[in-house]
Amino acid sequence: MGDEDWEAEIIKPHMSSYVPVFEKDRYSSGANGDTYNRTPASSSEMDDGSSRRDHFMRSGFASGRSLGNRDPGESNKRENTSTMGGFGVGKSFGNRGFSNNKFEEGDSSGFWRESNNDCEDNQTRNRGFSKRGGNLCLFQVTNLTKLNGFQDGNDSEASVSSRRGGRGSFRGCRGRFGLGSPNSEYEQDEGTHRTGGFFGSRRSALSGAGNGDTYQSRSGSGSGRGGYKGLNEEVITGSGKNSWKSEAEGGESGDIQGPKVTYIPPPPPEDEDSIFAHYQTGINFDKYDTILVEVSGHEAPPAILTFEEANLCQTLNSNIAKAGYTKLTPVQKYSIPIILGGRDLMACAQTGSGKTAAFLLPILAHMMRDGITASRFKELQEPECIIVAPTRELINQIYLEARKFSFGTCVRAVVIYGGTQLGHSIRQIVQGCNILCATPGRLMDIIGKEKIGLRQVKYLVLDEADRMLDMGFGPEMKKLISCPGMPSKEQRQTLMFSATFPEEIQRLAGEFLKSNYLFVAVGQVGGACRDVQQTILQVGQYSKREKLVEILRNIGDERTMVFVETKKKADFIATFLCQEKISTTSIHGDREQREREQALGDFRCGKCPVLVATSVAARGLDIENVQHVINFDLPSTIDEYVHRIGRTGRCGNTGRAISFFDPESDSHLAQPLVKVLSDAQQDVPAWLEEIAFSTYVPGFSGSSRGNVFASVDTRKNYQGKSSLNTAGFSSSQAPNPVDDESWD
Ligand SMILES: Nc1ncnc2c1ncn2[C@@H]1O[C@H](COP(=O)(O)OP(=O)(O)OP(=O)(O)O)[C@@H](O)[C@H]1O
Repeated sequence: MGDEDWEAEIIKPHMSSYVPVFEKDRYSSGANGDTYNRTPASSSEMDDGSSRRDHFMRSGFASGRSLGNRDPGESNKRENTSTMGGFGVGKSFGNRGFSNNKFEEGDSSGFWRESNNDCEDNQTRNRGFSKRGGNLCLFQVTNLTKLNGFQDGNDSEASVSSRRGGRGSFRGCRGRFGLGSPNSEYEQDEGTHRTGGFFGSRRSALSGAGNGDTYQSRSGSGSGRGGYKGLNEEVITGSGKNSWKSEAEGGESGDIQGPKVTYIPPPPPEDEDSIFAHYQTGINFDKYDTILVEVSGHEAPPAILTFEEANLCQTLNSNIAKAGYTKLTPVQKYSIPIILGGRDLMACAQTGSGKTAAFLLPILAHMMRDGITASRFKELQEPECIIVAPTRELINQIYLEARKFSFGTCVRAVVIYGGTQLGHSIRQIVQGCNILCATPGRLMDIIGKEKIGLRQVKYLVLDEADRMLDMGFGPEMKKLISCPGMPSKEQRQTLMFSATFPEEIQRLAGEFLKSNYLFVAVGQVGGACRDVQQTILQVGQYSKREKLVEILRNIGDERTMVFVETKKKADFIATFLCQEKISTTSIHGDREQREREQALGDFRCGKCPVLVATSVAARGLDIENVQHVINFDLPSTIDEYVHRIGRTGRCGNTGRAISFFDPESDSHLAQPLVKVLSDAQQDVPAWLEEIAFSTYVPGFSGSSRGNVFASVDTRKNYQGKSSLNTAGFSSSQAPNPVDDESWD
C-alpha cells in the first residue's frame, strides 16, 4: 500500500465502526465497576482488512479507561468508536461533536496501573493513555459536567509519586521490553516509539490546536500506526538488531511489521525575513560579559571580543548582522577562535547563551575558506559536517540556524529526524548535503542505506553532548564514530556543547576527542542561568493541580511551559487545564511528529500559551517569550532541572521558574537543588535546606549521573585516576532513574 493509500485509510470515517470488546479491568477501582479494560475478542480479530483498523482502534482505547456513564454492556455493541477514546468516555475535548466531554477517572486508573505494574502491564498501560479517540484540540471542553476524574486523578498522582520510588524496577521493565539493554533509553524521542511498537500505540490524541486538521482524527484512529511507528522510524527490533540496520533492513520497507511513517514535515519558509527572524536580546545580555570563563587545555588561542576579530567572510558577516547579532556572547568569544584554530572542544555554557552559533559560525567559516564543493544531486552524499542532537525539534532548530548562517553561500544544510518519512529524508539528502543535522536513529538508518558517506566528515558536533554520550545515546554515538569511512578523531574535529557536563560524561567524551581538546567553562559547569528567577514551592501530589491552576491564572496569557514526569501525565494535565479553560497543548514522545510540530507551532505563535511537556522539550528549544517554566513534577536529575528552566531567561531576557517540590518523591534532589539555587544567587527556602541536610549523602550529589557540579575540566581533578566518581558510583553504567518518559 502506498503512502497515500495509507493516509486515506487512516482517515476514513468507517474506521470508527470498530466494535471494542471489553472485559472488566482487573485494576478497576470504580465503585460501580465501570472501568473496563478492553481485550481482543479473539485472535481472529486481526485477520481481515478491518482487523488492522480494529487493532488501531484497540490500542487507542484506554485500558482502565472509565466508561463513565456508559453501560458496560453497551460497550459490546458495535458503535462509533469515537465515543470510546479520550480520557474516559471517548469524548472530544476539542468540540468535535462528541457528546460526553468530561474528564474521567480512566486516567487515574491508568496512573494507578502504571505505578503498580511494571512490565506486564505496559501494553495496557500504553493503550490506556495513548489512543484516545477524542481529540484534545486546544482542550476546549464544552460539556464539562463534572470533574470526577480529578478526584481519582489525585490517586493517580499519589501513585505516580510512589512509582518514582520504584523507578529502578520500572526501568528494568523498559529495558526488557524495549531493547533488552540500556539502549532502551536511547533515542529519546525515537526509542519511545519502539516501545510503543511492541505494546501498541501510545500516541496521544492531543491535538495541537483547534484547527480541525485531519491529523487529529488520524491520531485517534490510526493508533496502530503509532504503535509501530518506532519500529519504522528509529527502529530496534526485539531480536536485538542494531537500530541503524533495522530500519534500513526493512523497517520502512515493511519487513518489520507495521505501517510506514508517512509524515513529511512542511518545508520552512524560504523568504529572507522568515529565515532571519529573531527575537531581541534581553536587558541582561550585557551582563554575560561579567561571567567568569575558564579555558583549560594546552595552547588555547586567545578569545576574540568582536565578530570582526573572527575575520569571517563577507557573506557570513552579513548573515550575522541580519540575524541581529551585534555582540558575541562569552561562549562565542572563546569557542569561535578555538574552532577556527582547528582544535577539538568541549564547551559548557549556560542555557540560552548562544552555543549554537558558537559552533556553526566557525564551521561555516572553515567551509567557506576551504571552498567546499557546491552541493549537487548525488545518490551518495558526503557531508563535511555532521551535527547530532537528541530530539527532533532541537535538531530542526539547529538546522534552521545553519540555514540562516549559510544563506547566500554554496553550503547546503539538510535536516533528517525520526517520525518523518524516510524517503523524504533521503530526498533531502540526495539533493546535496554539506551539513547534515540529524537525530541519531535516523542518521544511522540513512548511513545504513548508504545515502551518506562519512569519508569527508571534518566536523562532528554533539549538541547537548552530555545527553548524546550518556547510556541512552552513547552506544549509538560510538557506532557512529566506528562506522566504515568515518575519519578517526585525529582526522576530524569534534565539538561538544552543553549546559551540563557531568564528570563521568566528560570522561566518556575522551573517546571522541583528541587528547589535547580544550575545555571551555562559562560560569559554573552545570549551573542554572542566572536570569531565571527560581522558586521552589513545597507542594504535595494532591495539591499540585490546584496550585498549577492558581499560578496559571495569575500568569494570564504569558507563555508557560509546564513540565511533567510522564507522557501520560502530560496528556492528563493538558486535558485538565483545558477543562479549566486554559488553552493548552502538549508535547511528548507518544505524540505523532506532526502533532508535536503542531503543538510547538501553536505554542510559539501564542495560540496555546501553555505547553505541557515531558523532558523531551527540556533541552535546547529556543522559543521566544517563554516567560515561565513550571516544574509540576521535578525531574529525576538536577541537570535535567537546569535544562528545563533554561527554556526561559534566554539570551539576556529574564524568566521565572516555579518548581513543585514534593518531599515524598523529590528529597533526593534537595541537596543539588540547594547548590543550583545558591550558585545562581537565588533564595533557598529554609525547609529545602533542612531536607537537604537530612538527606545529605557524602560524596554523592544527588544526581543519577555522578557529580554534576564539575567546576572545571575534569581532567584537572582526576588526572591519573581511573575512576572519576568519588562516590565509587559509575553513573553512566548505573541505571538512570530518569523516568520512563524523559528520554523515551
Ligand atoms: N551573539 C548573539 N547576539 C544576539 N543573539 C544571539 C547571539 N547568540 C545567540 N543568540 C540568540 O540567543 C538565543 C539562544 O541561543 P542558543 O539557542 O544557541 O542557546 P544555547 O546556549 O544553545 O541554549 P541551550 O543550552 O538551551 O541549548 C537564540 O535565539 C540565538 O539566536
